[in-house]
Amino acid sequence: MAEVTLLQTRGLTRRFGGLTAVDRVDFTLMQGEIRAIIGPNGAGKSTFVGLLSGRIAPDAGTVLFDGQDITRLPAHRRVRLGIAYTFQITNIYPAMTVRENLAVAAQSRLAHEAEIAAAAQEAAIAVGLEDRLPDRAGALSYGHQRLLEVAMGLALHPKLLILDEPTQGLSDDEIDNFLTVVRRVAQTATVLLIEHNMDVVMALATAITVLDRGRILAEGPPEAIARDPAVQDAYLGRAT
Ligand SMILES: Nc1ncnc2c1ncn2[C@@H]1O[C@H](COP(=O)(O)OP(=O)(O)OP(=O)(O)O)[C@@H](O)[C@H]1O
Repeated sequence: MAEVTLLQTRGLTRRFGGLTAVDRVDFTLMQGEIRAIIGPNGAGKSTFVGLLSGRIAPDAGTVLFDGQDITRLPAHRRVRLGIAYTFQITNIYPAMTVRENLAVAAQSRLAHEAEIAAAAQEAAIAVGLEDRLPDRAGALSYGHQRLLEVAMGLALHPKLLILDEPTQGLSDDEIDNFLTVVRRVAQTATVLLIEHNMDVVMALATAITVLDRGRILAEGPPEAIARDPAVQDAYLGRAT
């Protein structure tokens, strides 16, 4: 299959006062990848994906998605183009059922009730929450709420699913299940994930980008990144 570029940034920059959180980043993501972004605390990972999703505006540079310049598009327009960003559990409506939460997400792209219900069901099945569809989202365990968040992203039928620290706070069993879910998701969407758990990164990622002080320090296949002395020094060696 020919390699297709899904997303590309050129010179992407974001400053906060005197601090350059993302510093002239040139980044390319191919369709079908599971790309992990790693780096020490404060490296600029969240700011970088915020720039991709439109949650944060850049000071300089461009973002191309699917061949289109989206640099100035607001977040909701990017969602419609196929960028789903699940970054915090507060996206979930705790008083609503799992089914209703998923329907809210599906409604942004579908109009007919039957289609919305089918999309909600399909997204629940993809993360293994189909038995919980009638339950209140707020009654789910923390791990299940994180899966619901992923399912809400999937209900948007994204081309790109961005996951910001998805395994944070999950138990080992939940992480195992999460790996299965992401592999399944990756059959239909490109996945970009910020992840601190190196076991998860090594198990999932087809390629890794290492950010340090707002710049790309290294990029490549997991084995090469794990062996890279500069990466070990900047990140792995300092990891707790
Ligand atoms: N809204 C903001 N206002 C001021 N400074 C910010 C803001 N957001 C991020 N920063 C700063 O920008 C730098 C990059 O932060 P960012 O959250 O992107 O890093 P990160 O790699 O995601 O870190 P972590 O792994 O700790 O989540 C940090 O020094 C942070 O303090």
